[in-house]
This record gives sequence, C-alpha cells and structure tokens, in this order.
Amino acid sequence: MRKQKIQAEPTLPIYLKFKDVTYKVILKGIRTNVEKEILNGITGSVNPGEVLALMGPSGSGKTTLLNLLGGRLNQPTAGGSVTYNDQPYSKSLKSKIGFVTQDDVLFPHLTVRETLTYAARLRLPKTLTKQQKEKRAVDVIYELGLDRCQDTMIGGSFVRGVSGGERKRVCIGNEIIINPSLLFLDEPTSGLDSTTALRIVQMLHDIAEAGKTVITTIHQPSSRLFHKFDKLILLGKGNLLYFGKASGAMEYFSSIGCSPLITMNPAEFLLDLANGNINDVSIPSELEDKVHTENSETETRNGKPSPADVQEYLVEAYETRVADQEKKKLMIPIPIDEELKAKVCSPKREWGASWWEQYSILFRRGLKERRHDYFSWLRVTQVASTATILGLLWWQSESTNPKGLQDQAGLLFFIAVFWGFFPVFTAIFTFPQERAMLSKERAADMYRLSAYFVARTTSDLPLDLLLPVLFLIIVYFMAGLRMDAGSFFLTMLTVFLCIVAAQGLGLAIGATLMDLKRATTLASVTVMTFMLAGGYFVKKVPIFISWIRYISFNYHTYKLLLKVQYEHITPNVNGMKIDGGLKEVSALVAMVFGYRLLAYISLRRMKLQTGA
Ligand SMILES: Nc1ncnc2c1ncn2[C@@H]1O[C@H](COP(=O)(O)OP(=O)(O)OP(=O)(O)O)[C@@H](O)[C@H]1O
Repeated sequence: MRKQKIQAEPTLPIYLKFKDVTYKVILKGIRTNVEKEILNGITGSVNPGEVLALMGPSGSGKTTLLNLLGGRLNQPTAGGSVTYNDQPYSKSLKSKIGFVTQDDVLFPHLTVRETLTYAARLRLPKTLTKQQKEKRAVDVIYELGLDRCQDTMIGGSFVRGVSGGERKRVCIGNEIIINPSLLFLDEPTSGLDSTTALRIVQMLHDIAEAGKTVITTIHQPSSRLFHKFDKLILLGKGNLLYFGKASGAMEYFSSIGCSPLITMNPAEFLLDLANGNINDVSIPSELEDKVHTENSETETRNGKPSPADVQEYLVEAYETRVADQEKKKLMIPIPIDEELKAKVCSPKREWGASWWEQYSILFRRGLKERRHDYFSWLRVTQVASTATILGLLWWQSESTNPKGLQDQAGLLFFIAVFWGFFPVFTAIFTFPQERAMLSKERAADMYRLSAYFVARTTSDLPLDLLLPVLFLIIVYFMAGLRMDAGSFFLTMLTVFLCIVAAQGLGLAIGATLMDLKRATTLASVTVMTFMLAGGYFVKKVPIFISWIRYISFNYHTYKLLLKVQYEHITPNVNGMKIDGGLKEVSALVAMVFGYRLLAYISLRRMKLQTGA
C-alpha cells in the first residue's frame, strides 16, 4: 500500500468572474499607429469543480483571454473587470495559479523525475521538508501515469526523449505539483492523438472534481472530448458568440435558428459557425432576408450570407438574448465566507525556498543540464581539431629569433581572439532556450533572479574550464610555448578570465536583443571591433577610438599572454610594449564583473518586457 499523500497547499476554492473584458494592441505603422481590437466585451464565470473550455478559430483571441484571466497581461490597453472570489488580481495569487503554456518549455536533458523534483523543491512551501517535497514529486508522477518513463530524458529537437503526450503531462505535472486552486492550460491537447487527448481532458476533469477551477483553450476537440467540459466560451474574431453550459450550446444555437443539417461533431459545428462557414447548416430567416436585400444590390454571394454577416448575426443574437442575463448572474454573491475570500489577496509573496536553497537547486540543475552541451562531441571535436590545426601550423615554433617570435605572437593573438569569440556566440545560441524557461519560471515566482544569475554564473565555471584545458594542452605542447609550469598555468588563467568576460558579454547581448539574428550581428561587430583594436593590426590606434581597448578582453588577454611568454627575453613584441601584468589582470577581472553586471541588468529589463 502507498503511503499517505503529501498535501502541498490546501485547495482554496476560487470563483473566477470576468465582465466586459476588452483588449487592444497598438500596432506601429509607418506614419500613424493603428489600434487593433483583440477582445471585445467578453463576459463569463467559472466555479470550483468546473472545467471551462475556450473555443474558437485560430486567431479568435483564446490565448489572449487565457493570459488576461491568468493575470499575465497587465496592460493598460486591457479593459473590463476580472475578479477572483470577488477580489482583483494580486501577486499572492501566483502561488495558487498553475499555468500550462502552449509550448512545452522543459530542459531536454533532465529526466521526468528530475524535472518534477526540481519543480517541487523550488515551488512547494518552506514548511515542507526536502523529503516531503520529493515525495510529492513522486506522487504527481504516479497521478499522471508517468511512472514508466520517470527515468527517461525529456528530449528535444536533437535528443530523443519522452513522447509528445508524456511531455505534455510533465508540463501539467510541473503546475499541479503545487496543488493550484486555479489551473490554466493553453491547448493542452494540440498535436496529440484523440485517445491521448481524451486522457488529458479526463485528467483535467478529475482535477476539477477535487475542487479546483480549470480553464483551458482547445482547438478542435472530438465529440467525446467536448462532452467532458462543463462550460464553454465560443469566440469569433474577439467577440463572444456563446457562454454557458457546454451541454447547452447546441440547444442555444438551434434556438437562434442555426442547426446542423447533417450529423456533426458539436465542436466542428460550433467552429464552422464561429468561422462564418454555414455549409450544411440551416440559417434563420433574418439572415436569409439580409442576403436577399444585399444580393439585390450586389449580386455577389450565390445566395449565402458572408462570414461577416454570420458573425454579426451571432454576436447580436447573444447580446440580445443572453448577455444581460449572464451579467446579472455575476452579481450573485459567491457562497464562501469573508475569510476565505480575503485569502486570495494577501499582499505577501512567499518563496518556496530560501535564497541559498534556490541557489543550490539551480546550481545543480544547471550543471546537470549544461554538461551535455559542454561534453557534446560537436564541441569537443570543434575545439580539439582547431587546437590540432594550430599545433601543426606552429609546430615547435621558436621564440629565440625575431622572425620566430613574430610568428609565435600571431598564435597568441589567435588564442586571444578564439577564446573571445567562441564563448560570446555559445552564450548567445544557448540563451534563447534558457530565456523561455526563465520567463516561464519567473512568471510563476519560482525563484529570485539573483539566485538564478549567481547559480548560472557559478555552474558554468567548472564546465568553462574543461574545453580550454583540452585546447591549451594540445596547442601549448605542439607549438612549443614557454616550457615551465608557472607560464602554463598563467596562460590558462588568462584564457579562463577572457572566457568568463566574453560569456558575460554574450549573455548581456542575448538578454537585450530578443532576436537571434540581431544578437549575432551585434556580437560579431562588437567582437570584431575588440579584436581589431587589440593591438596586433594597428599599433597606434587613433585617440578617439583608443578607449575601445579598455573594454576589449581580446586586447588585455593578448597583452597578458605576451607578458607570460616573453617577459624574460624581450621588452617588446611587434612594437607592443610588454608591461603592466597586474594592470591587465585587474582589467580582465573588472570586465568579468562588468559584463556580468550588464547581463544581470539586461535580464531584469527582460523580466519587465515579458511582464513576469
Ligand atoms: N501583441 C500583439 N500584437 C499584435 N497582434 C496580436 C498581439 N497579441 C495578439 N495579437 C493578435 O490577436 C489575435 C488573437 O491572438 P491569440 O493568440 O489570442 O489567438 P488564438 O485564438 O489563441 O489563436 P491560436 O488558436 O492560433 O493560438 C491574433 O490575430 C493575433 O495576431
């Protein structure tokens, strides 16, 4: 017999009501800005124990409405009222809301069990012990039927992992682990076969039966699936075409004169109507009359009303027959006492773990996830083959004569450039996936940004060392650089500082520019400028751009490498004075912190942009 289940937070019954919800976006035009109405006066409600489905054609505003109801679109262009137990949205609700987004944002290299355990440890309240949190993750695994794949990696585009349905269930598990009172799901069944989809919707039904409020968008449900929903909202181009019991939808539409002429899946019929497609659908005389009057003027529509006419008719019919009645229903007070009502608006935000716990969980998770990136054969081969080619080109090079010295300095310059370029681009390319995860987890208040940032920086360090060590061992001995332990380790340290500084710059650029193309362009231009100002090609840099040298990690790395290799034999190489070792080290250390700080500020700003 399995032991008693761990209860996360007790379920708080939440009655969600929304009245005349509107939402607009301002589209920037060449001359003037254009306003686009996305939602237009949506009213409805959903109670604990019910599943509300949002249906409508693509682009009808389902996701926008879901985000608004979930408190994820606090824009000034949103209107109307949304209340939770008759109270407005407050930040404390975040710990009671689960939000499953349309895209499955998960770390591909973690197993199902690891994913849910980390989520449990970060999200469950501090009052539970580590063992209790881990037990809760195991309970959720069994609840969702994921026990057979609990040790399988999630997988992604390049890694084979769990199936689409299992992945979706992991995403749902990530949210139900906190026992949310209010659960939002954006298209939880898209891309799944009908049996798996039915299993997921049945699961939502069971979750609601346990006293939770569930709201889900759904694209094209089968008829079996459609009957699992308690309430339904049908949207068409941002307008409300129906709100009420899902089982009463067909009756309502037949009462306004629209019924299927052949046997049809109700969902298919409703979507056809919302699209204005009335093939195989009987239409009311008012709509037919409209066609006759209009056709006598234009003669264009083969005796059928246009989709816009159908829409207009459905919106009007709802407005005149049902809307007022539903708005009145919203005025009825909810059947819970004041104390429970007040619980949704406590101003305190509670973290599931202390700063140190957050840091240590994120550190371990970062190591586990990114070690696959670092140990990928592609990267190891890339670095090892570059090192071998360099070793062969500079095979046992001499530094005892001026010609040999000049050649060898070229190798040092290349090392400074390679380890300046490579980490910037690695950071830019790996960040988009992480950015999606960061936005999602921060929107759910899983951890502090500072804990994430410090964990990310420190978990990268041991991994950052491995590839340069491999690189330097190959190049150093093949090219015959200065043979003593001190010089070898100082060279290593210099390269390491350069990498950490470059990574900070990559992170900062990646977080500032959301678009990968623009980020890589800016990174190329920046690193190229740093490289050119690095003192190899132009010794006397014009005064007005000489400041670039001070922020160029390539320049300081190159100078330090020269100092480590040739200080004992010559005062300058290619006209570049060998001096100021400590100055260069300080500059590199300052850049390590400076670029990281820039990255942190960019991440903070990114947080504001996503509204998280
Ligand atoms: N920030 C925005 N800027 C411009 N247009 C937007 C914005 N947000 C939403 N839209 C537009 O609003 C409409 C509704 O979008 P939404 O994503 O809510 O639709 P949907 O019903 O969920 O569609 P789908 O089923 O395809 O996911 C779309 O036409 C979309 O292009």
